[in-house]
Amino acid sequence: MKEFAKKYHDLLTGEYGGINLTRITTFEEFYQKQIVDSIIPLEVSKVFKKTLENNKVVVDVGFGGGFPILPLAYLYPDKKFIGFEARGKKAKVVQEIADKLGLKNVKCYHQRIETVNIDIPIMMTFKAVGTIEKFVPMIKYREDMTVFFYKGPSFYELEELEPTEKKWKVVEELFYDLEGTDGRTLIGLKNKTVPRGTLKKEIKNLVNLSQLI
Ligand SMILES: C[S@@+](CC[C@H](N)C(=O)[O-])C[C@H]1O[C@@H](n2cnc3c(N)ncnc32)[C@H](O)[C@@H]1O
Repeated sequence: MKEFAKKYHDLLTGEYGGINLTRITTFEEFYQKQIVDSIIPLEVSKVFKKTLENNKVVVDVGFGGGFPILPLAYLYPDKKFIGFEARGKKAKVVQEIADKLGLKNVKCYHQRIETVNIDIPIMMTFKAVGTIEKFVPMIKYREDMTVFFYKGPSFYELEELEPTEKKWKVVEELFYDLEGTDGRTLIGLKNKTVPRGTLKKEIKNLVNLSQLI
């Protein structure tokens, strides 16, 4: 992992140094706060690991500078990783970085999550991308899916899970330590039922995930 992280850090500080993709300081801080932060749920959460291993496709929403999509894709070369990012520049550059890191299982799209129809079973991740209450209702699905939110230490002071629990079952709720931080919270949600019928085409630019794999 360190060798992969070193190459990633070199690209972010070298060739892509002019683009403010992510807050980068030293390699050690980058490693701990971006790379380890992205993959630590695999170590601390059996539910997270099992869900990833049971799905063929992982969708990461709002990956910014490539987190957690690229470190997870490096660890699971046989899974497909699809990223959606609202900022076009980030989507383009992170795809280039994935290619340069030799990750053949990554596709990054300039697309907002609210314009994607999840029509195949997947696992989804959000790391540092707004509140659960705001983002969960945006997800359009016609298949089973489990979504994980990487959250900070003050999750319960800032957010509530209750409004989401009507349609989503909480499958993971875990607080854990991460060196150099005040800790992290991981929240996992699984949809309780899958709506029938096709989605109305009234949503502008709506695309089926299966067409983007
Ligand atoms: C704070 S950054 C987090 C980046 C990365 N996940 C990380 O942990 O370093 C949030 C990102 O979410 C993206 N974003 C916000 N709303 C979005 C949406 N509706 N669909 C896709 N991406 C979105 C933003 O453009 C931004 O790059």
